Amino acid sequence: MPGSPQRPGSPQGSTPSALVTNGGKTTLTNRLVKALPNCCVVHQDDFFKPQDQIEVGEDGFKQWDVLDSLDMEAMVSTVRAWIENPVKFARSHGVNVTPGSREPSSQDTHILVIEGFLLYNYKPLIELFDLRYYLAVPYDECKRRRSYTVPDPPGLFDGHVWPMYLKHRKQMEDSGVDVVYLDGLKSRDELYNQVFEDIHNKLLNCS
Ligand SMILES: Nc1ncnc2c1ncn2[C@@H]1O[C@H](COP(=O)(O)OP(=O)(O)O)[C@@H](O)[C@H]1O
Ligand SMILES: NC(=O)c1ccc[n+]([C@@H]2O[C@H](COP(=O)(O)O)[C@@H](O)[C@H]2O)c1
Repeated sequence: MPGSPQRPGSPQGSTPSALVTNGGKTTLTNRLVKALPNCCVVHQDDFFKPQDQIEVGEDGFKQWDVLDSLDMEAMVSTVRAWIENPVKFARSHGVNVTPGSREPSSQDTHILVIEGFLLYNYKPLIELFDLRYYLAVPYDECKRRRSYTVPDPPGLFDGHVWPMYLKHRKQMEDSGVDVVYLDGLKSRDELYNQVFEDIHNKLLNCS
């Protein structure tokens, strides 16, 4: 698997899960966060700008699926806050660290799962990952799964969401960033087992 292992000398590992919309990122992430030790999470969706700051394109659609719709600087600052002090970050986000009576130590392994649909097209963020996963599902399945409490306006998926997905995926591939592709058509259990095992081998067994 590509992607760099834990940074030498570092007690931490950061691990994103990604990437196509409605591919199962949140589902997988939630399971990983429960199972991994000292594990925090950052969701890219929490960094969407307010509605009124989202541009309307020439196509008439609000341009949600582009980097400009996200406050990426704030997202990177949040990730950096975790890198600087994962114990403090965990505590301030209500995550239990090192279960048991022992005091948490900076030498414990800490993991940050970063989950989002546009993680590998923003250089300052790409550089912070130790492992990168790219969860993809084909067009039909993605369209079938897509459903939000506020439904998409008619035509948004075909007119904006999917074309932007293809554009960003190509951009990422052209840039040569290393990712592990995950088949989002696999069952929830299969995906979880695959990624959990991989993280265990790459980050936990070597600490
Ligand atoms: N492996 C899977 N197989 C089938 N359906 C899935 C799988 N993972 C997630 N789903 C379903 O797909 C939809 C989108 O999942 P979600 O995890 O919210 O995706 P994302 O965070 O990538 O947008 C949800 O209805 C979820 O239950
Ligand atoms: N239609 C909306 O009001 C709205 C708002 C914010 C995000 N989104 C969507 O969220 C998606 C990204 O999040 P997920 O990958 O979790 O689905 C993007 O494809 C974007 O289109 C939609």
